[in-house]
Amino acid sequence: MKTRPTEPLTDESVSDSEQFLFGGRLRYDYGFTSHEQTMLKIDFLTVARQIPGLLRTALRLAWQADRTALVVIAVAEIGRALAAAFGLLATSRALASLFASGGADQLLRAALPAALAVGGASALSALLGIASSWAGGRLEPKTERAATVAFLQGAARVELASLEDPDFSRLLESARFGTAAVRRLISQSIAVLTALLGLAAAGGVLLTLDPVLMPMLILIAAPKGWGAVRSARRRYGSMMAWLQHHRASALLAQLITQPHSAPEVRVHAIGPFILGHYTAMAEASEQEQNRLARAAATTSVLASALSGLAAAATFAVLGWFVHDGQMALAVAGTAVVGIRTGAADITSLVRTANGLYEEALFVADLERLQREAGRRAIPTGGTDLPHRPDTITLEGVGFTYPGRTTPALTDITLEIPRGKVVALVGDNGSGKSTLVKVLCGLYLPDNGRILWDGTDTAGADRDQLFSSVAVLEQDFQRWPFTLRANVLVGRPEHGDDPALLKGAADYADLHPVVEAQDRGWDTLAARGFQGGVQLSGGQWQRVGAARTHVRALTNGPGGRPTHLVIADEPTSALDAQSEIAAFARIRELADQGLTVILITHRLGATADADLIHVLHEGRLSESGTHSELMADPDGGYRAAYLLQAGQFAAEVPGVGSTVKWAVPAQNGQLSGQFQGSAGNDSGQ
Ligand SMILES: Nc1ncnc2c1ncn2[C@@H]1O[C@H](COP(=O)(O)OP(=O)(O)OP(=O)(O)O)[C@@H](O)[C@H]1O
Repeated sequence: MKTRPTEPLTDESVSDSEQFLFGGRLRYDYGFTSHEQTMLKIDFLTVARQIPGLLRTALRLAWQADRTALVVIAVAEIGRALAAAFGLLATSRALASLFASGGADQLLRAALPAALAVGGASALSALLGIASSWAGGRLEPKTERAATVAFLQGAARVELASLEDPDFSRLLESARFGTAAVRRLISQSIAVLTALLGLAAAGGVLLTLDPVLMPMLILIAAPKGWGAVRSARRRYGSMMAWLQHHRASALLAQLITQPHSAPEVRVHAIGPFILGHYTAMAEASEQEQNRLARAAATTSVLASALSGLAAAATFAVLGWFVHDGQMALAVAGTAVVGIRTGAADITSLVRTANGLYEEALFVADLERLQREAGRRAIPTGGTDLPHRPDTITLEGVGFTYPGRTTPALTDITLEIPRGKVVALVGDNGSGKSTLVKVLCGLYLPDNGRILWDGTDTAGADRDQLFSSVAVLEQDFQRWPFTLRANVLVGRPEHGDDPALLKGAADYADLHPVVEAQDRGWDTLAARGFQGGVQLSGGQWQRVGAARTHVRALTNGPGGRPTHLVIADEPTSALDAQSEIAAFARIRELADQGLTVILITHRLGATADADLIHVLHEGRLSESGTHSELMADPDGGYRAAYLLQAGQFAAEVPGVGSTVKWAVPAQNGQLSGQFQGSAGNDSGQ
C-alpha cells in the first residue's frame, strides 16, 4: 500500500504580488532538505513501524515533565482496557443466556447478572476515563512549557550568522510549531494507547470466539489507515512548502494594523495597495487549501468504499457461518458487537496514530533544531581575555555575510588603543557596523585575527568578550517594557538598582523624558498596550544612551569591567544642543578609562576623536588623527569633512558635491584619494 513519494504543488508560478513585494516565489521546493524528503516519502507501514519509537519519545517527555500524572494515565488506561474486555465477555454471556430456551422471565433472570456486569464495566471505564483526562490535563501544559523553554534556550544561544542562514531560520520556524506539537503528542499518545489497549481487549475476545474474525477486522480498518496517512503526508508537505508564503501574508495583514506604518498607510494610501496584494496572496494559498481539501475528499471516499466493502463481506461470512451451523447465534451476536467495537478502536487507532505521527514530524523538527542549535551555539569557555587590554589589534580581518559573495570587510588592519575615542567613518555600506559586530564577537572573522593584547579572540571565552562590551547600535532594541526596565536591561543581572538608574538618567539627560510621563519610570514604552506610550526618536536615543551607561559602568560576572563602548550613530535623532552634550559625555567615558568606538556621519564630532579610521567598500582607506587626515590634500576624509563644513558656510571654494572615500593601495599603504572635486583649501 505504498503511496507516491511526493506530489507536485499545483501552483508553481510566481504571483505578481510575490514578485513585486518579495522579489520572487515564497514557497520552498519539496526537496529543500533530506529530512523533509524522508518525511514526505513515509507510507502506512512506516508510520506503523514508527509508533513504538514515537510512544517512547512521548513517554520520555512526559516522564521528565510529571511522573505522577504519567503513572495515573497508564493505570487508568490499562484498567479501561480490562473493563472493556470484561464487558465484552459479559455481553457474550448475557446473549448466550437470552438465546437459550425457556420462558422470557426465566431468560431475563438468567441474563441479569451478566447484564449488571456489563453496566458495571462501563461505569468503571467511565471513571477511569475521567482520571486519565485529569492527569492528561495536568501533564500536557507542563510538557509544552519544558519544550518551549528548551526551544527558546537553543534559539537564544546560536551564532548571529546562523540566524541569517535561510535553512536554519526555516528550521526555527517549523520547530516553533513543535512546542505545541509536543503537548498534542502526549494527548495523541494517550489516545493511541487507549485505542491499542481497547483493540487488544476486543481482539482477544474475538480470537477466543473464532480466529477468522481477526483478519476480517483488520480488512475493515486497513483502508482507513492508508487514507489517513496519505492525507497527513500531503498536509505536512503543503505546510512546509507554504510556510514563508503564510508568514508573508500575515506580515502584510500586520502592516495595515500596526501604529508604526499607520501614517504612510493613510497619507500615501498604502492601505488599498497592501490589501490588494494581501488578497492576491491569500487567493494563492486558498487555491492550495482547495487542492488539499479535494485530494483529502478523494482519498477519504476511496478509503471508506474499500472499508465498507470489507465490512459487508465480513457480515456476509458471519451470516453464512450461522446459516451453516458453524457458529452459534449468541457467538455471532457477540462477534458483531466485538467487530464493531474493534473496528471503532482500529479507526480510532489509525486516526490517532496518524495524528501522533503528524505531531511527531513537528516534534522531530524541534529535536533537530535543538541538535542544530547545539551545533551552532556560541561556544562556552575558552582562553581568558585581559580585562582592560592596552591595545586591540585587527590583523587582516575579512568577513563575508552568509549567502553573500561580496565581502563586507576585506583585509582590515588597525589598532584601537585603550582609553581613547576611536571614530569609524565612511560611506553608507562601507562596513562600519559590520566591523563593530565582528569586534564584539557577534560575527567571527573569516580571515585574519583580532588580538586583545596578544590574545586572539577567536579562541577566547565569548561570554567574557560580550561582558566586556557595551553596544548602542544604530537601530538598538526598543524593548516593549517600562522605562526603568529599558535602562536597567543594560546589565540585567544587577536587578533594580535606584542609584544605577539615577546615574544613567543623569548621564543621558533622561530625567525630563521620565518626568513628562504620568507613570514616570513605570511608564510602559510600547504603544498598543494599556498605558503604553510612544517615545520620540530622540527620547529613545536618550534611553539607549542611559542603557549603555548602565552597562559601561557596571561589572559583569566575575567582576569583569566593561572595556569597549560601541556607539553606532548615537546622536542621529538628537537636537543640536543635546548632540553636543552627548558627544561631550562620550568623551567622559574615555576619560574614565573606557575605550569608545564611535560611528558617525557627523564629521564635526570626529574632529575631537583621538583616532579616526576611514572605511571604503569594506577596506581601510585612511587612519590618523583629524589633523593628520586633514593634512592630506588628496584624502577622502578631508574632502568629506570640507563638504559637510560647506553646508554651513556660505561658500567653501573648491569643494564639489560628491565624495567617495578612496580604496587603499594594495601594498598595504593607506592612500587617501578623494574622487570628486575636493579642493586644496584648509578646513581644520
Ligand atoms: N545582515 C547582513 N546580511 C548581509 N549583508 C549585510 C548585512 N548587514 C550588512 N550587510 C552588507 O554589508 C555591507 C556593509 O554594511 P554595514 O552595515 O556594515 O555598513 P555601514 O558602513 O555601517 O553602513 P551605514 O553607514 O549605512 O550604516 C553592506 O553592503 C550591507 O549591504
